[in-house]
Amino acid sequence: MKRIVVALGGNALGNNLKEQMVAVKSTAKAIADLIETGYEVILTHGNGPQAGMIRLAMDELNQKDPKSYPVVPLSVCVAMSQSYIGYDLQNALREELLNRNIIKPVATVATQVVVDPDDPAFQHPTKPIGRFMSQSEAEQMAADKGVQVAEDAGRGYRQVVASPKPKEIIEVPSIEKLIDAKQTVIACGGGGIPVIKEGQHHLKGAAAVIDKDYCSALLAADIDADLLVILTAVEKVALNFGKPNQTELGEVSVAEMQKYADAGHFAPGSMLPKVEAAIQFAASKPGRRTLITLLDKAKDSLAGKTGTIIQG
Ligand SMILES: Nc1ncnc2c1ncn2[C@@H]1O[C@H](COP(=O)(O)OP(=O)(O)O)[C@@H](O)[C@H]1O
Ligand SMILES: NC(=O)OP(=O)(O)O
Repeated sequence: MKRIVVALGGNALGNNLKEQMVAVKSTAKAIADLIETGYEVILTHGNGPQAGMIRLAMDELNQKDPKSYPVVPLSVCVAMSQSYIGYDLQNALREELLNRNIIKPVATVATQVVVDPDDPAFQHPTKPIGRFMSQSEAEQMAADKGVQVAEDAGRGYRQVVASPKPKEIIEVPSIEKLIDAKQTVIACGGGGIPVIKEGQHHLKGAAAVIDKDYCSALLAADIDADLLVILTAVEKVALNFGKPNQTELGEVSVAEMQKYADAGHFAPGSMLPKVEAAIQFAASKPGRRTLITLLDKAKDSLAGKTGTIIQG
């Protein structure tokens, strides 16, 4: 049975509670199709909009009544987002599998991911979280709340936070046990809860949001997956994206993809981290491949009909 790590992008979850409840239903159908086809699926997902929403809500409570509502660290907001998204996703997938008479428990693992306290990313926040804003709204937010904001890949302005690279996934042994027990696992949500190692055994939350594609590549290597599947809002990765000479990519070698990345074909903050994660996994061991495609095209892409495949 082929083991695949499937990383779900923003369009699989929506931007708020209402959208999420609708989106997870079609996401569950697409994932159930893969399980029904015979793949061993491990799910990961993003959390940018959700972590930003939780952070904002917690900050507003704290500003109104700091004694009753002390500041909630960003690591805790990420932990909350893992559970909030995992709850909806595992519920929808459980129902979809039962509707197809597939008896397969679904479990969400609160996953901690070690980051380096000296990662330069702590000094240069780049990870967009929360909702999109106009430039003036974003500048107002920055002034009111003392946060940093930035333009997000031509789509508007958002709050930005530090996004250090994932170094180690603490819960890998638990994830492996659940996979061995034939459960469908949702793990590394939002790139994992960022933690820093202190002393012998202590893990301290870090103020960051890890990129879920980098973390998914690390998880896929750790659990020896055959394939990393990055599901996003485009069917294929493109060269000259958005330009009249746009060219979509099918099967590409790691070396070729690196060349395109170096030439600046992939936007930082959107497609570049996916391509870097794709290369990292595909280059980590002979035979490993990464697929980047649309959620709705996952099954067809796995059958070789579409999508962008990166291989060593
Ligand atoms: N070269 C490229 N090829 C395809 N898509 C690109 C490219 N560069 C930027 N993009 C944009 O990246 C988006 C995917 O990134 P994003 O929305 O941040 O991911 P996620 O699905 O994880 O939420 C695509 O919808 C597309 O608009
Ligand atoms: N943590 C993370 O990468 O979230 P998004 O995919 O929503 O940006």
